[in-house]
Amino acid sequence: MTHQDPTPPDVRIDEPSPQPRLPRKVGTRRVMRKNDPEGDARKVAVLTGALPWLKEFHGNVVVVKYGGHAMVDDACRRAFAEDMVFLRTCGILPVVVHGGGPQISSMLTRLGIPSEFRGGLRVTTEQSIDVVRMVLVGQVGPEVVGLINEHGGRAVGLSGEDGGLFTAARTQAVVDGEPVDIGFVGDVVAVDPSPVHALLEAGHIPVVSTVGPDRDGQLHNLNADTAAAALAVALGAVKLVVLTDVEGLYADWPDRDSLVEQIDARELAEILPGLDAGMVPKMAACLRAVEGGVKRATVVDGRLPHALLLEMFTTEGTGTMVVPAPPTREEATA
Ligand SMILES: Nc1ncnc2c1ncn2[C@@H]1O[C@H](COP(=O)(O)OP(=O)(O)O)[C@@H](O)[C@H]1O
Ligand SMILES: CC(=O)N[C@@H](CCC(=O)OP(=O)(O)O)C(=O)O
Repeated sequence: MTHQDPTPPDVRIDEPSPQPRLPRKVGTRRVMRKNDPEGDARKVAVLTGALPWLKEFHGNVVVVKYGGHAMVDDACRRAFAEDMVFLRTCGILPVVVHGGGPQISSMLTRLGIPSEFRGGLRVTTEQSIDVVRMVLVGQVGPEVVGLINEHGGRAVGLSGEDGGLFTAARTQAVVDGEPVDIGFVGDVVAVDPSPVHALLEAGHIPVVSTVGPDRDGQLHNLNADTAAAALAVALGAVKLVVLTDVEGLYADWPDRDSLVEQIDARELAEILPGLDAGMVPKMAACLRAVEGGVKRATVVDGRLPHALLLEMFTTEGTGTMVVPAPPTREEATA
């Protein structure tokens, strides 16, 4: 006796009904799958091309300086937040140091407090230091934290005053080769990275605002590039990425054809005194980072969405990369 499945009475198996060509259905989503081998190959190349960089950075700290001028529009802000969450999800440890120069300037203007820059640093008075702290710690920092968290990160803000993170010492600007007093502006002379380590270990993305006390407790305004470099060195970061509003360093500013793709620390030290004031703190910070043991410091155009990912995960990169100087002949033979 053979087993036969009963045929339901309402189905005519000799006349199959024509099947309309419907898009494939995945769950409730309809996917139109085009045959695109070239596109697929490109996507695979991007993913496999990123692998060596993912391996190099995995488990390591990358300090990202997010300049006030790079916070230009919603698309860039969103891309920045996505990039931070991307890094953390890949097992890389991003630490954000944010700026806010334009935001401080506009608040000082609203309050009718005059403000000027000398040698690329803001002259900071007893009155303006309060505004600097209010804008960086009370406004820009929380905005950056909120932005990252909206995109699925777990950012936590802290300032150079928290947990003894930064100790400042009053510094001077250099104008026409001469030192000039600029008030409550500090260099970072000591870093206690333990609060940042604690946040990283707990799975957070630390977001650092750059004010800090001197040894007597007097608050100082810290240039965010300078503070980012000092923190990168103290954390033993593999990389410092500086997001700004220009493609990178131009050797012959403002000639757009003179973009420097790579420069070593010795070459940078030579050209630094001749740079336009605005770029001096930024390039001095890259130099400080690389001389302090950070393998690479790059200045990247933060107006270009996801410039940071392109810089970190492609061989060509973007912007200007500062690398350690090769040993001199004397050093090599010593
Ligand atoms: N040699 C140079 N190469 C690139 N940019 C320069 C150079 N000299 C001066 N600049 C100016 O420096 C600016 C970046 O510094 P800054 O305004 O302090 O940025 P941020 O707010 O990101 O820290 C650029 O927008 C550009 O106008
Ligand atoms: C001493 C000094 O100049 N401090 C900076 C701090 C903010 C900063 O560095 O912001 P950006 O990175 O956006 O320029 C300032 O007061 O503007």
